[in-house]
Amino acid sequence: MPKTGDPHHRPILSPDWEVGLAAGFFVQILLILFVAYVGIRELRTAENRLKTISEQQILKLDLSKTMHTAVRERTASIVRVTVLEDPFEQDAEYTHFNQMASDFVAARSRFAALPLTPAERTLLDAQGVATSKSYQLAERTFELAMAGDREGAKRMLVQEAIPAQSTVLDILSRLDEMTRQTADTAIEQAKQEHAAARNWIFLLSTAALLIGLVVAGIVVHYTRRAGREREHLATHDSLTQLPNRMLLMGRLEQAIARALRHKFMVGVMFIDLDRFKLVNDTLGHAAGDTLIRHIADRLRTTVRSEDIVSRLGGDEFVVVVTDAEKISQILHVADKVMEAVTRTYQIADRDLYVTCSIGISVCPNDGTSPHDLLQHADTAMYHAKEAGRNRYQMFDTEMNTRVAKRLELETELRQGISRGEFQPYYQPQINLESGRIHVVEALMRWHHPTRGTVEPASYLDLLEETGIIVELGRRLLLDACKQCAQWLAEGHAGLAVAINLSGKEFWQEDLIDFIRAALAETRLPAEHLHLELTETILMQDIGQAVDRIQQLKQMGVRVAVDDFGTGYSSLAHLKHFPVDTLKIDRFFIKDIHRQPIDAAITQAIINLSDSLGLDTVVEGVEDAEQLAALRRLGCRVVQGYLISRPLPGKDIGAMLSQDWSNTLDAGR
Ligand SMILES: Nc1nc2c(ncn2[C@@H]2O[C@H](COP(=O)(O)O[C@H]3[C@@H](O)[C@H](n4cnc5c(=O)[nH]c(N)nc54)O[C@@H]3COP(=O)(O)O)[C@@H](O)[C@H]2O)c(=O)[nH]1
Repeated sequence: MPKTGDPHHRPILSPDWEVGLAAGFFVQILLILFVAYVGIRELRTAENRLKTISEQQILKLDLSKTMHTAVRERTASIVRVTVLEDPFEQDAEYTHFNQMASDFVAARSRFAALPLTPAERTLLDAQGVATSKSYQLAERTFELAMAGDREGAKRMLVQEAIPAQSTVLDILSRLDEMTRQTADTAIEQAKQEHAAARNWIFLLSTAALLIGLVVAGIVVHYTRRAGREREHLATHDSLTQLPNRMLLMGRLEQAIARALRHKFMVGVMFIDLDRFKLVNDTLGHAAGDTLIRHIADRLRTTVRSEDIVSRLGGDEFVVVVTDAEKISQILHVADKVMEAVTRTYQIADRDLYVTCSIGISVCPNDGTSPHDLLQHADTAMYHAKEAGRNRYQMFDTEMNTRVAKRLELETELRQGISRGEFQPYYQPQINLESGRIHVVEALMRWHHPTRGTVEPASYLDLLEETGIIVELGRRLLLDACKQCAQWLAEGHAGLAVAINLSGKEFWQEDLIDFIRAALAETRLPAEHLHLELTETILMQDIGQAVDRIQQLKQMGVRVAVDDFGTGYSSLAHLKHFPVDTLKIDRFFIKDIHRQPIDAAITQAIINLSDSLGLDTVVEGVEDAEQLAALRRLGCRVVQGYLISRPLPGKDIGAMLSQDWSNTLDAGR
């Protein structure tokens, strides 16, 4: 399985944007507070100003009215005094005149203390001058009248005092007018300031609103984007960005519905890479990930845009051919997919070549639900693998029966292990020179409740594929080691037990630790344990295999190459493997006495083994003729039905002290 870490993942908002958004909110809040503060302050100022202006205007007009009245009253007094004869009445008039003068002065002083424009102040000064002059003339008129010179007083009145009073009144009227104008101007100005304040408030509020809208817009944008990204993550494979199983099922359902409506076909291809694990194990997970991405790209560009390409995980892809009119069209796409996937890849500076196995199911022939079609395509893919990989296979209903049988067998195997139905049997190897059994090979047997004793050929592959072999193999290894230790304790010195290890078992990370612990637990000295490995296992990763074998050998365990001659190892590799024994496959022994070529090959292997300093064991010896032929070739150790079939430990015990020389010689 490739690592499916997400190198494409990026945060929805960059830190810069987050800071920007926070600043946006902050500025907006500041603006709102500022607008509220400035608005309230400006409006209050404008109101106060208006109030002050109107109060001052009222006061000014009031004072002006007082001054008007005083001037008129004084004018009336000087008019009246010119006709009064009674000195008391004249005194009273004079007193009234002076009273009015005091009123006038008091009003004028208050007026002068008010804030005045330069023009008002100039006019007020002019009025002061005119008043003082009119006052003197009025005084003079009073003096003449009170001295009894009424004619002189009347002349003074008419010619000078009244005109002087009129001048004062005229100036006062102009001052009134000016006061009104000044007040109007001030009010106008205050109104303009009020309007300006309003405009500012409007402007800042609009700015705050706009910033608010922008910030809200950004938040909405990113919230939507986050939603879309979450949805994408939930429905797509993070390594390839292809639709994942969930999205595939939805789209496949739509494709099926369309096909059923328009009488089309849908082809579902389940694609699994062959030996992808090797790529990961040898080139590393990064290279495995790169390969998966390349394959995804090739699949995408190989099919039409309306077809569906999905990755289910690991090295499994699904291609759905939609709206197909005939099966040949689907098969044509399958050819194209095979061609695309198997083209050479350039990864980690290497040319990489991978093949794939494809299972194909077709709607409506093989089902009309996404689940059925996918499952059937998976089943067909499994059969493509079984048929030798690097091919495609159409689904047929027979396959389901086979799959069901496999499932049933798998369940039975698991039950069998938990019920203790598995047991090691032992088959002896005889040393022809000593006539003694020096090794017994442990072979598993399943005591099935209804089928009797079952040999491993019928279920070994399933044990290996499902990984059940690891647990079962370890139990049997412990049993076999215990049994051998017991035989050693009973006096069968030098006896060893040979145990087969499958690929799954050999490549377990903790193999060395387990073997060490098993030997310690069963108290079997390491040199009494032989492990048999096939050439195929060793060739899977020569470097690692050598490393592992060396560790086993350092412990004292001996290692044999099983089924030698049938695997695909080259003899050149043999020198690298630090093994102790070559076990010649029974394929060469079957006709050894009839086929000179088999004898020649066996002879060559024995010679090679001798020259490398290795032991040789020949398996599958069934009759005396074979044994005789082997003796002639210089073979020293044999195993086969001629000596004994695999038997339970209790039956083997009796055979261990036997000298087999005579028995075997009898058949010479
Ligand atoms: N990983 C494990 N593999 C195991 C274990 N037990 C067995 N096996 C492997 O299963 C294969 C089939 O084994 P089996 O059916 O037990 O057959 C063995 C012998 O019965 C058979 N044999 C022995 N002598 C003869 C003979 O004269 N003629 C003949 N036709 N068959 C014979 O050969 C099998 C032993 O082969 P090998 O291992 O190559 O020595 C087989 O591949 C086993 O390895 C297990 O516990 N773990």
